[in-house]
Amino acid sequence: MDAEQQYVKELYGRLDAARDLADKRLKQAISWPAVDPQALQERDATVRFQTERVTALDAAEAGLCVGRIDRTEDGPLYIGRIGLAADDAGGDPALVDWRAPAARPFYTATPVHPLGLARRRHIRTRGRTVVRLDDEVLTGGVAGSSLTGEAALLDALDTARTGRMTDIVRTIQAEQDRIIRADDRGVLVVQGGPGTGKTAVALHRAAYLLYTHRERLARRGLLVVGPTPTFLRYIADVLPSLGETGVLLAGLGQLRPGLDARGAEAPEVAAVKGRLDMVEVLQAAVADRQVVPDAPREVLVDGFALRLRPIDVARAQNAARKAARLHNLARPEFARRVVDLLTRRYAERIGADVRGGANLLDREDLAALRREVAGETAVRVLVDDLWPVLTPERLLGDLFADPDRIARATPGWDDADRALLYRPGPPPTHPTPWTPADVPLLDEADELLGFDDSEQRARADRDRRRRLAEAQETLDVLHGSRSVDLEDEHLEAEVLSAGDLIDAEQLAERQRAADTRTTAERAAADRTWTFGHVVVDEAQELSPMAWRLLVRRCPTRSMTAVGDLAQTGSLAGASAWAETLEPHVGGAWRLEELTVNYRTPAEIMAVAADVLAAGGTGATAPASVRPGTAAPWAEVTGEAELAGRVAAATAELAGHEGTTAVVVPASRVAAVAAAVAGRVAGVSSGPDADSSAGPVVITPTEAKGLEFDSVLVVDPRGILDEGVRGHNDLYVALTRATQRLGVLSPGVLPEELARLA
Ligand SMILES: Nc1ncnc2c1ncn2[C@@H]1O[C@H](COP(=O)(O)OP(=O)(O)OP(=O)(O)O)[C@@H](O)[C@H]1O
Repeated sequence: MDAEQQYVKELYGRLDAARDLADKRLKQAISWPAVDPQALQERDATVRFQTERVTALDAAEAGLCVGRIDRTEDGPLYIGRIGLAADDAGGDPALVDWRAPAARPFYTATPVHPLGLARRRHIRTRGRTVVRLDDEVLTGGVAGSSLTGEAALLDALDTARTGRMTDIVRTIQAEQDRIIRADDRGVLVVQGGPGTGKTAVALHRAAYLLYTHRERLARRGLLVVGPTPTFLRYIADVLPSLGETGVLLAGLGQLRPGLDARGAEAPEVAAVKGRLDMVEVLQAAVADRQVVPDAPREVLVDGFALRLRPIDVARAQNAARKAARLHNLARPEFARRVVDLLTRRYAERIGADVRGGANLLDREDLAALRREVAGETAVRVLVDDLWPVLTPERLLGDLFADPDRIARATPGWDDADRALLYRPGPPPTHPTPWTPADVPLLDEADELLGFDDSEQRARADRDRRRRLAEAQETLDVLHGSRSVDLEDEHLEAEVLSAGDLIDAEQLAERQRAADTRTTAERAAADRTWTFGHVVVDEAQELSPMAWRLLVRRCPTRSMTAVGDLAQTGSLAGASAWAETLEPHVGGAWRLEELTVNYRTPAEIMAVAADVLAAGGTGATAPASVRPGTAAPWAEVTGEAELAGRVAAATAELAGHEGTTAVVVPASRVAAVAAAVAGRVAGVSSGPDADSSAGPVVITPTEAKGLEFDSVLVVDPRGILDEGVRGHNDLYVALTRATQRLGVLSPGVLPEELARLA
């Protein structure tokens, strides 16, 4: 202990020195005079780099050193959160980053395959003090436990939860390490039961990839997608604790820049919206907005009624569709054709020679007429009627609010499915409550509509020309002042002027403000951004349309998707990985599995396994790594006593150290939350529920991916009956517990739970 304490103290000394240096460089960079835009840009880049460095060094403070490996051929190597160099340039580093190849045996060596190690030592620190060492001798050649650092692992698993997920750098297991360091090409699907560490593995893999492919991923960014904002809050500390801050975390409802879609809808509606044939529905809905009228339309221009026949409109539409594929980009061509035609009709009327000769108008007259027609409000209204400019929000809002539009866009659908899409428009003063299932549809609509940016481009062009003119003026002034100051012509010829070094174009370019946003910020604001890697958690919940969106954001298909088919709760979600992925990525995916449950004690897992088996999916529950300390229990009450019993049981559970959740069918959330709040402080429920403040009352869907020291499941029959995949929901609810589980059932206990005392 003393020897390790001494070494760890030295490591912290190095960390402090590295931090002081980074701090100094940061301060220096901030005070650099930004003499020109280029220097400003360089300064910003340095400030950003040094800020990230300081952040990473700060993050390494807690648990800097996680262990040590003693190699049979060489000396020991210490493993930690970051790499720290030794004093002698040629020697081993003082600390090896856990992600470096040299650290790998720390996680994967076994007595049977010692990988050149004699011993592995887990080091646990509190603050800067070493508090515990766990040694494994690896020279015996006899297989013991299949776990890496079993004592340290069990110690970590027994720790009370805080409501926020923590990293597992100290105790990553061999099967998890293999996935964390797997090649990043193609889609890697990680299937594993509850508590097998899928979320932990996905986040550590993100940190590993950022370390290994730093440059590429710093440029393109890494996206982590989770099911709900609550879940994202739960995992939000893990990557920063690993020193990685540049990652974009988003829920499915937040994948469209500027939109936070949290509207609720029936699972059947979300399922229909998630189907791949919505692509055709949206195509049909766009085509439906390119209208050919049944009868001729007339517009009044300066007192003349000008006529547009259906055939004229059809021809103009054809020409527009040939000019551009996307609706909004083709519209200017349509408008131009309509205006041309109306101008011709107009000219025929006013320029016709009464004696029957040629038209009396010349080209200039025609151009003037054209301007008149184009500027006429009635003409604009007509063009907008026949081919409106559409935003995705307008396309979708209009479609869902009108049963006739829905019917026209869904040939071959049955009326029940059509009725699911129908949503009366909100009152004009209310914003549309978009739901997460709408987000992939809005994104798809963007792809079909295109964005006519000709006006923006014209504005940008005008800006550029203005900057150019200003820059030229600046150079002229510099040149002018030189001529005045210098009288000797010979001398003048030898002095370089600003204009010799830089021309107006370059100067204008430099004056453009540099984009100082981080990669994650730029990516979050840009719908067309493509990421270097995408991590999807609870991937079983994603609908086919959501997969389509994500693949668009990651055309290289470098993705990690972790999930559990036995926990699928949404109707649109996956029941087989191949079926889900192949339409989007073909064969470019592979499957890895995790088999050990680190969260839930064996006694609780046995109950959950019965529920899973009764669900009839054929899936098997993962084996628990540890026995529990408290036996799970069930109690049958009457409906009338339920609220009181829930409150009393929650109070009892909340008396233990750690977090508590009450998991209930959606229909009971309000009543149960009120009953519990009458007895215990800090109760919260719904999407913003926060278990660090007190017990949370949540549905199985909201509980997905989370964990709590104590879990009380209320009305298991209700959970089975209310969910679209009721057994999966009850399985999720039961497997949230890390220590204690109770079940309260109003009426007979479902036979799936018969094992409970
Ligand atoms: N190697 C490990 N060392 C320490 N703790 C671990 C390890 N692996 C997993 N855990 C812990 O086990 C718990 C479950 O992990 P995680 O939430 O990642 O599982 P999951 O597979 O995503 O579960 P679910 O499917 O239920 O969402 C977490 O508390 C996690 O920190």
